[in-house]
Amino acid sequence: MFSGEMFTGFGSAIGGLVVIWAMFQQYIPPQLRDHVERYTRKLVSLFYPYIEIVFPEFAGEKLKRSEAYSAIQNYLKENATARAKRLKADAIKDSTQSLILSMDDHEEVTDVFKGVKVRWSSNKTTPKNASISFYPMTEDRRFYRLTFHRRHRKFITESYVKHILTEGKAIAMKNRQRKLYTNNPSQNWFGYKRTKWSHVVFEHPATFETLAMEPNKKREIMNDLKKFSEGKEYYTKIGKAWKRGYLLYGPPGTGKSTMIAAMANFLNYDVYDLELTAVKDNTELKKLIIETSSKSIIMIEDIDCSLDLTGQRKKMEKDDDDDDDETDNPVKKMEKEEKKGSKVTLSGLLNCIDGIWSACGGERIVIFTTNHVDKLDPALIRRGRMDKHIEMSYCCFEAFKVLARNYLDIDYHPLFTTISGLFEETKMTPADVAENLMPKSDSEDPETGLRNLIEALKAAKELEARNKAEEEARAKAEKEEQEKKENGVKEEVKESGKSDKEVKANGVINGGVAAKEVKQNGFAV
Ligand SMILES: Nc1ncnc2c1ncn2[C@@H]1O[C@H](COP(=O)(O)OP(=O)(O)OP(=O)(O)O)[C@@H](O)[C@H]1O
Ligand SMILES: [Mg+2]
Repeated sequence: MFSGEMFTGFGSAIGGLVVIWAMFQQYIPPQLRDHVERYTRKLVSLFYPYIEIVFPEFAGEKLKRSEAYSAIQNYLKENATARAKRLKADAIKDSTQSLILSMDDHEEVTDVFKGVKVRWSSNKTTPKNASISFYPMTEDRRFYRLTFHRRHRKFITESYVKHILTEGKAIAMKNRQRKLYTNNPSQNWFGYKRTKWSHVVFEHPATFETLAMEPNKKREIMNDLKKFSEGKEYYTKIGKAWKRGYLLYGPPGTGKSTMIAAMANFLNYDVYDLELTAVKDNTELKKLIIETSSKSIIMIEDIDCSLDLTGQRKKMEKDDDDDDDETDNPVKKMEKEEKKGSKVTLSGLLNCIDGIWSACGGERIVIFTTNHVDKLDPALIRRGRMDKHIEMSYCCFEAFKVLARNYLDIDYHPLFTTISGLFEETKMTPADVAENLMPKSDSEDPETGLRNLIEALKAAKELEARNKAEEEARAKAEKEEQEKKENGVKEEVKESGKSDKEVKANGVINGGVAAKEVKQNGFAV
């Protein structure tokens, strides 16, 4: 598409005249310069059939880089670098350690789109009286100039420029380094850095391929995500903000966080890890949400622990907790302090999820994770807010096969039959399965990993059986105790002639004292 050749000789001659004009204009009195320039341009345009469009790097608001400029830069980087003669090495990509080459300043290339030839040049001017700037990037003024024949004006302005911008944005999306953001406490929102979110490069290796999960469930989630990411028009049609909520729940180590990473990699989205305990109030929360970019996942992990979001029920628990205030556990103390410092409420969070979305772009996925879905307020997780509830559960045989492939590079082994049977009889999280499978040395063969797992599954099975037996024994003892008490009351009523009520009241007082003693002395059965 691109060729390094210059436009026609006629164009170059006119270009030369423009340069001569630039040299001579200093001899013209300043008050006449504007007039002379206007008339000269008119004269030139009679003979010069080309139109120019300039795309400055910083247009309007100085510190905001023009989106058009970035898109053109990407487009030219991808399409023109191979043909340009003078190149600039921009940066080094972190993961691949390769150079990013682009056209150097004052370089020109031509592009042909649907048979129409245009010329792009990259330019730079440095203001003579540039003041010392706090932001070094604003000193050099860079811009791209697009030159084309005036008979193509309509085609270029309506089709070609649109094509460049769309292509450029798509290239940026494809090449961008995704980021993992975390919110800063509001005292860091001001001053030199003044950012609400800090970020690092997001390079989590989890994918749906490596995620251990029941295959149909996995496919369903992938289809759902795909439908969402391609659903811009659908969401517009039904008049709904382009966002989707997922609730991931399940015991620790079942892959909730891993699933979020896999989702981000699948969709090529950024991830915002929103730490609610660092958010002072609802207003701050809104500000943070507004600053998230589109094509992103906003995750709130362990939502049940984050804040007092569950209203009444949590309040009652908190009263119970008060006894623990004397705890010596510094982590618990700190968590409590943090919770006290944050005033984000359930309604504030709901407002943020529902209200603000339509106003701030789209294509955002919000994900809550929890270990205790039953503790959450139904308002928080109702459908429409959290559109999809995904249970991350204990490892099944199908999920194990994925882990065996990940960790041992095997798709089958005779021991699989034993393992399959054990998975039907006992529960183990994928995290524990993975830990058992992981080779302890380079020389360890897959069978050792599988045998380790079998041992661990057997041990887990025994433990489960023991716990079950203990639980049953405890329940039986409680029942017997209860029956004994009731029989005792009956006998006392019979012997003492007191009323049933009087005897029971006396029993409660004694029972209360006994319970207190048990609490003080520890649980002794
Ligand atoms: N379903 C899974 N597929 C693949 N690996 C998994 C899966 N579940 C857990 N793992 C492994 O176990 C580790 C812990 O999993 P992860 O952090 O995703 O669990 P979690 O459900 O988020 O736990 P928590 O509730 O404690 O946050 C991961 O690093 C991963 O290696
Ligand atoms: Mg987690």
